[in-house]
Amino acid sequence: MKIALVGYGKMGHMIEKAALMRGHEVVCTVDPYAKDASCVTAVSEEMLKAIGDSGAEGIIEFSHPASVTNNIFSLVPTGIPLVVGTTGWVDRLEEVRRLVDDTRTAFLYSSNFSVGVNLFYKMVSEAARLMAEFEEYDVAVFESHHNQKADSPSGTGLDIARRIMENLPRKTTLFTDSFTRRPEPSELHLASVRVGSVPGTHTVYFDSAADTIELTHTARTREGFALGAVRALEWLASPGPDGHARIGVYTMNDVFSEV
Ligand SMILES: NC(=O)C1=CN([C@@H]2O[C@H](COP(=O)(O)OP(=O)(O)OC[C@H]3O[C@@H](n4cnc5c(N)ncnc54)[C@H](OP(=O)(O)O)[C@@H]3O)[C@@H](O)[C@H]2O)C=CC1
Ligand SMILES: O=C(O)C1=N[C@H](C(=O)O)C[C@H](O)C1
Repeated sequence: MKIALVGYGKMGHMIEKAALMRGHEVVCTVDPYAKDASCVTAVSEEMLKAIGDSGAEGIIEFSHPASVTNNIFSLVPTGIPLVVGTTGWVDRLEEVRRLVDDTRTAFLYSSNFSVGVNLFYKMVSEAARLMAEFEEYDVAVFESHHNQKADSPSGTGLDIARRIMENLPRKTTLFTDSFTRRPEPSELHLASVRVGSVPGTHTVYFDSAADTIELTHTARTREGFALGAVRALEWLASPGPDGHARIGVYTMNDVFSEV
C-alpha cells in the first residue's frame, strides 16, 4: 500500500525500512525539521493536500509529544487510515474519539507496537489481579530509556501502571515524581531514568518483607516497534470481519484479537 509518514526522525526512518521490506511504498514523508523529508513542513493545509495528492492509503505518525495532538486533529479529517505511535497525548483521547466518529475514520494508537510488550501487558494485568489477594505485597514500576527521549514517564510505563491499578484496588493514585515524603500505601510509584541508548526497559516490582518478584520487558532494538506499526496499519486499512472498511478508534488489542 501507499504510506505517508508524519514525523521523519529515528522511528520515521525505521518505519520506512520496515514498510519497504513488507512491499509497501512510502509516498510522502512530512517533518518540519528533517532535511531529508519529502515535505519539510509541519502539517498544514498545503501539506494535507500534498498527502492527498500522493495517493497515500494510510498514514503513520511518529513525531513529537508537543506536535502529536495538532497532527491528529489535522490528519483525522482526511479520512485516511491513521496509526499514531507518538506518546504523550492520551488525555485528549475522548475528543479524538468524537472527531474519529464524526469523520468516520479508521484510527489506531498504541504507546508500544512491539508484540512482546503487548503480551507483557496481559502478564502484568494477571500478576496484579493475583496480588490483589496478597496484601503483604507492595508494587512499583520502573522504566529506562535512551537520553534522546522527550517525554517522561514513557507511554508504555503509564499503560502498565493503568493496568496494575485496574486490577489491584489498593493502588488508587499514580505518582510519577520524586518523593519528598513517605509514599501513601494507596500510591503507585512509576519512576523513570534516561540514559545512553536504552531502547526501552520496563520493570514491575512486587515486593514483600520476604521477597521480590520482578517482571521485566527489555526491548533489544527499536525495530520491533517499527514493524509493529506497519503491521498495525496493514490491519487498520484491511476490511473488518463484516467485510466493510474499519471505522473508529482501535488499539493493538484489537489487532491481536483478530490475528
Ligand atoms: N508506540 C511505539 O511503539 C513507540 C513510540 N515512540 C514514540 O514516538 C515518538 C518519536 O520517537 P523518535 O522517532 O525516537 O523521535 P525523534 O526525535 O527521532 O523523531 C521525531 C521527529 O519528529 C519531528 N517533529 C517534531 N514536530 C513535528 C511536527 N509537527 N510534524 C512532523 N514531525 C515533527 C522531530 O523534529 P525535532 O527532532 O526537531 O523535534 C523529529 O524529526 C516519541 O513520542 C516516542 O515516545 C518511539 C518508539 C516506539
Ligand atoms: O521514545 C521511545 O524510545 C519509546 N517510546 C515509547 C514509550 O514512551 O513508551 C515506546 C518505547 O518504550 C520506546
